[in-house]
Amino acid sequence: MKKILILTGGGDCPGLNAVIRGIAKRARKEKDWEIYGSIEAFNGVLNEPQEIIKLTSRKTAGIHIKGGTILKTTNKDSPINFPVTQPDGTIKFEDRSDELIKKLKALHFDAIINIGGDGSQKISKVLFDKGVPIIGVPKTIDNDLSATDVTFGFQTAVQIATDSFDRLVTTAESHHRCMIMEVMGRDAGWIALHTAIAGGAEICLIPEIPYDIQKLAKRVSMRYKNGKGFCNIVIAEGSKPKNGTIVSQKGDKGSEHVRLGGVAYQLSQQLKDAGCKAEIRETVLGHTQRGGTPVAYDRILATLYGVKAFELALEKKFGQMVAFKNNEIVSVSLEKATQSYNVVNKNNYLVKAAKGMGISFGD
Ligand SMILES: Nc1ncnc2c1ncn2[C@@H]1O[C@H](COP(=O)(O)OP(=O)(O)O)[C@@H](O)[C@H]1O
Ligand SMILES: O=P(O)(O)OC[C@H]1O[C@](O)(COP(=O)(O)O)[C@@H](O)[C@@H]1O
Ligand SMILES: [Mg+2]
Repeated sequence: MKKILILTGGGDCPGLNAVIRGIAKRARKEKDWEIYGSIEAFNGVLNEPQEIIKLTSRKTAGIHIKGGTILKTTNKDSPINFPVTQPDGTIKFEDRSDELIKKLKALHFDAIINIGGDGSQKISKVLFDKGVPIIGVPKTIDNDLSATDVTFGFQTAVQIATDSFDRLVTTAESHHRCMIMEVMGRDAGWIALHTAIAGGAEICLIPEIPYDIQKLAKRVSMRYKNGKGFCNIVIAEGSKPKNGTIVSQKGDKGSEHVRLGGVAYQLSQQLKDAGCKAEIRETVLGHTQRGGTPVAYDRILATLYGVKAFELALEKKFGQMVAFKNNEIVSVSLEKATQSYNVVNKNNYLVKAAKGMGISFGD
């Protein structure tokens, strides 16, 4: 029998379980493959005792409709940069890749499928270069991986954000209020941009386009002057004013990122300081965008990725990441997959159309 190991790394998002099921169902068709999952990314292999489970058909049945990941995940324990707490409480980072490779070899896996974002795929690349038969599946709710046109979880996040936006509109209208809704988007404003168009926002603020607060204050006032009497703003968590900084807190121990969240409150204060008279309320959607059942589109995309990832393993095409390009499921090298980010360009067709609809980006 041949053996395949599946793991999920980085932040979770709806669709991870559909990928796992896609891989497992396709592998079972081959009759001579056993399917395993490592619990909490590579920690399941590194930890003593190890936590590696056999993914029987009972374990994967029907999981495509479930959010999160049945294999659990971590966004801080990179085997290449592993955080180790020192006796004085400080954190030191250690490269545990050789230890991981030794342990993987002892387990005799014929293929490993690593489902995760940019950080995960950079780990995949390092392991592949050291001889590990690994294949990547892209995961990011922010849709910021450039080697693929779309990733699963993104449509679900946009749907959740749009549903929330619609609810805020009716209360904004009733109270003559200006609503600020903060969505995820660390470096890429795709969720905000799609939600602003789908919901019909007046203002859309994204990390890629720093905003001018005076222009925004004027735009909000205009909405009241021209009789509309309410205003709806979508802002991505990584947005910042021109000559200003993002709102962040220190990251969790061992995390590579600062924690974002709260930019809606900063914007609210800035609007007031700029003379905006409207009554403002702020809503931070946070992790609701990453939880719960994936929409049909994400289930399908995730399933296609799972099937393709196993087929790459079957063909021994390691060092590749599956991707969706020009309406086809393809694969790209891990090297190419980790080279650049997919951020919103000022001249992107969605930005142009949004501006054409009168949506302000504060630029
Ligand atoms: N397979 C993995 N094993 C252990 N830690 C991982 C793994 N994949 C990702 N991580 C951790 O999560 C971080 C973020 O990974 P990434 O895949 O980019 O997730 P996110 O999309 O949440 O940014 C990595 O830098 C690493 O610390
Ligand atoms: O769950 P955490 O660790 O707070 O991380 C939240 C971050 O993850 C993100 O959702 C990014 O996720 P993706 O890497 O899946 O795109 C950011 O938008 C957000 O800042
Ligand atoms: Mg990342």
